[in-house]
Amino acid sequence: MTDTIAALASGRPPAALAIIRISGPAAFAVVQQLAGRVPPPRRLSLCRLHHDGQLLDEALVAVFPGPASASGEDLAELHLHGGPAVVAGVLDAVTAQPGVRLAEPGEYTRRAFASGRMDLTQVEGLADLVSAETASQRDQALALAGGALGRLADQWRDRCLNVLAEAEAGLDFAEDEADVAERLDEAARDQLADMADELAALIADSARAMRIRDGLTIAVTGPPNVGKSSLVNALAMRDVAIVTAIPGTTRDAIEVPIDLNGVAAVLIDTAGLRDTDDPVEAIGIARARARAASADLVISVASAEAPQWTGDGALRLLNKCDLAAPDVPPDVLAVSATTGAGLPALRDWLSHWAHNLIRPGEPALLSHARHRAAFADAESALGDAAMASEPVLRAEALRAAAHAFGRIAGRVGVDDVLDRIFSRFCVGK
Ligand SMILES: Nc1nc2c(ncn2[C@@H]2O[C@H](COP(=O)(O)OP(=O)(O)OP(=O)(O)O)[C@@H](O)[C@H]2O)c(=O)[nH]1
Ligand SMILES: [K+]
Ligand SMILES: [Mg+2]
Repeated sequence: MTDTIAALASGRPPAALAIIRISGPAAFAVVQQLAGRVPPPRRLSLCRLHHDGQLLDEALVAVFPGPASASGEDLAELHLHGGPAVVAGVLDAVTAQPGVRLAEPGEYTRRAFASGRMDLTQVEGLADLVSAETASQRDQALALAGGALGRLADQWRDRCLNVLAEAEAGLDFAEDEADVAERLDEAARDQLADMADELAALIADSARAMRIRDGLTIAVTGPPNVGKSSLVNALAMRDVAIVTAIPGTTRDAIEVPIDLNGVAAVLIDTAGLRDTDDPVEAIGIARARARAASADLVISVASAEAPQWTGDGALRLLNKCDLAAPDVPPDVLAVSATTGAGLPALRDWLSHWAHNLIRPGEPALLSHARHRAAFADAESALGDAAMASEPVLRAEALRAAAHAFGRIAGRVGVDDVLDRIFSRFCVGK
């Protein structure tokens, strides 16, 4: 018999409320034992929870009979007062019941997947939703958790299987019907080429989807002491990077997440670029150059006291404008990390740039490397199918394409990725 699992599903106590979830065949027996009754399904009922003759809490209890529950099994939720002693006492009482143990991270979701309540893309969407920090990450995660990609992959799988059915019918044509077979063959070839084109466009858009999830990278570069770290702190509104009057203060590349009007980005503070004999600083400078080379945006900073820019960042800033007022070239933003002058304009610039690149209103579905890989495999299989000289080879390539789409929803060939996907969840999810 399957274990019944229990865990704290809400945040760390103390809190106003704490929710313990219990899932599995013994879930309702546990409620009966602690509350003295099993309340009516799918609504909150006030219950006094006892264990060993001791009152543990007055709680709101809901039971959800399987299979129509979040985990697909009998599921109970205990909404407790969120004090550490209450939570510990109730968890101890729950796990003291026969057949009940503490849940592993992601185990509820794993059971929901195993029972067919969710496909694998919905599991990924749920994990993304729990870790979403910006509005665009949340929107994308909600679309994924709602099954949008799973449905798309299923439609594609059906299209492949339809062409496959036609291709297999073509295998049966007799010699004297060669011209019919020939015409069918040509139609299939065109159809497959169109499908491969459509897929290529979807795959090309996956870079955007992944950037929404991972955040855009913005490297802040320039000579020592121009105020790069000061600017990063000012933009992040947190004192993250060390600022001193000593040139060469920043060594390691420091990453600071920021929210650009709903789009996630990572600011990367870097070591000031100059010739140096200091081996540690030299490593920092090499890292700075590498981060700038791979960033989505490079901001080149100069000081108003000596307006010279190193490198060719897409955005040039003139910092320390409180100290001097030189001529500012038209494509340069004048700012002061100290007084905050020009920072609203800088934030606007960055938000516009991010929104143009990401287009957060347009759904982008292939947000995981796994999705992209499966679609790319399908695309190449469809290409093979279009080029196939023999109907048998075409059928084989079409089967490979359908299989690749089946991997997306987790219907086939995903055993190796399951542990990795579920390990992203916390206990209680
Ligand atoms: N007056 C004025 N001083 C600034 C401004 N921005 C930074 N500073 C000062 O300039 C000095 C260097 O600032 P940092 O932020 O450490 O400069 P950095 O470019 O990160 O320097 P490195 O990491 O050494 O390359 C510090 O003393 C800051 O207080 C500004 O806008 N106005
Ligand atoms: K400095
Ligand atoms: Mg610095």
